[in-house]
Amino acid sequence: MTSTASRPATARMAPAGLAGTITVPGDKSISHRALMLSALAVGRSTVDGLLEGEDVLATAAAMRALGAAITREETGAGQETGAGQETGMPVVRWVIDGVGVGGLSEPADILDMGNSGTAARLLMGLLASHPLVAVMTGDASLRKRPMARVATPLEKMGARIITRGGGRLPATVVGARKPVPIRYRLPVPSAQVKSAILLAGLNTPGRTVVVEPEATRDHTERMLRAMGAVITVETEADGARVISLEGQPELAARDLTVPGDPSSAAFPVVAGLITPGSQITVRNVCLNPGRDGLFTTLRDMGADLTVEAARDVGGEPVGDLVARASRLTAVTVPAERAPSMIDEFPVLAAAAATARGTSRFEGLAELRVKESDRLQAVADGLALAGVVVRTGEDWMEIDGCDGPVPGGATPVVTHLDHRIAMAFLVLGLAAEGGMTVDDDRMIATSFPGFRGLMCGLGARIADAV
Ligand SMILES: O=C(O)C1=C[C@@H](OP(=O)(O)O)[C@@H](O)[C@H](O)C1
Ligand SMILES: C=C(OP(=O)(O)O)C(=O)O
Repeated sequence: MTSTASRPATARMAPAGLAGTITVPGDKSISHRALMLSALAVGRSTVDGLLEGEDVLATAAAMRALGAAITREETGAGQETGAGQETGMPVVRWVIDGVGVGGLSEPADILDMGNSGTAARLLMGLLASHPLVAVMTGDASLRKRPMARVATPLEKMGARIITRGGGRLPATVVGARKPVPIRYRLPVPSAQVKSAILLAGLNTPGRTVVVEPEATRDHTERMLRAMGAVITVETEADGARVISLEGQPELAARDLTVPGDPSSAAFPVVAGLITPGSQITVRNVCLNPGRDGLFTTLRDMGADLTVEAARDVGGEPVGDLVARASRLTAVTVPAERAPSMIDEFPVLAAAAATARGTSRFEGLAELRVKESDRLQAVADGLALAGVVVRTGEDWMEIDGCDGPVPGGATPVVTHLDHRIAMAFLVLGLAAEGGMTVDDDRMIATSFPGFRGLMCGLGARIADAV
């Protein structure tokens, strides 16, 4: 799965600016859910545009180990599709024969979820309401991440989950023979925790209810509804969302197209904004309101960033993003916006480092428990780049350079974190001395083809040796 030996990479100022039209790979959140829910449907589903990153491939392998038949088909050079596949490229289609809700079987071996928090936590939800025993592990990064946030509610539903100390993986899940529905108020804003409970609720009789005080991405709810589950969302007086799922639905197989990942599009978009003379278009990007906080923030900073051809793809809002190099000004991101851009703070930090004035980001506590402690990793990387940065437990302030940052050859430590690697390579496009990262191989977890795509736009990214 993820590399152990590192491969340093360096990015340097793009002399003539970036230009071109690209598509980014399919959305990671939707891809995990497409595989998991299709595996529980009755009949054959097809998925076009699935992200073929290591994280999603870990989910595919796990669902196969649990009894679903999942195959990948290439149907020759095809026309451009809504999935962002270009004319002349092989059209890839994933085909899933579901086992029906409640039909998962006990895996014969340990489930390795690689680098993926989403895969591990959502799968724990699925396992929790099946009468089976399964052992789950992950790479060195995933084994540091907290699992009690899902284990606690899943145990209330009747599962037994034995984790390593501190609620870490590896973990053994003893699924409930007679799962019971719960009403659970999320103590942290997390779409993974919400989804784990809803997925456990699928094979649970009665009504499972999740209350989320702060809205998080709603791909699970959208997909379940589209497959025929009865799921309702009400808003309480204080703004909390109450999501109710009727258990034991029959999920209908369907043909799904996954739109491009906004969290991946974020990198070329910021690159285009901070590299003088650039204009780039990223086609077919998912613009779910639970995911678009970065784009709102960049516009607040004065970015020339527009949406063209707004449309619906597979039940998700989608559009083409056009980014033109812009002189950015500092911004304050309020805590309530954080869930809608939770994976985008590293690349926003790169943009803020080149902006005029001091930016402040609030509500960042969750950044400390991602693939790395992203708050610390970003602060350390910016300091190496010669940027003044201050941090607290859940906030960060960045003194922008009003143009290129100094940069330098000392590698930024990425801690097996794809978003840290990509964010600092992007910053290298607006760094006098370029930027170097200690490893870029884990980028394949979420954004296979990142380097080729960026170089196709005119970026200079190379091995640093
Ligand atoms: O549900 C999902 O697909 C995700 C939810 C977020 O995690 P949290 O639920 O931990 O906030 C996000 O950081 C992750 O990349 C994907
Ligand atoms: C946090 C992320 O993913 P996950 O939690 O699935 O590892 C991410 O992709 O930035």
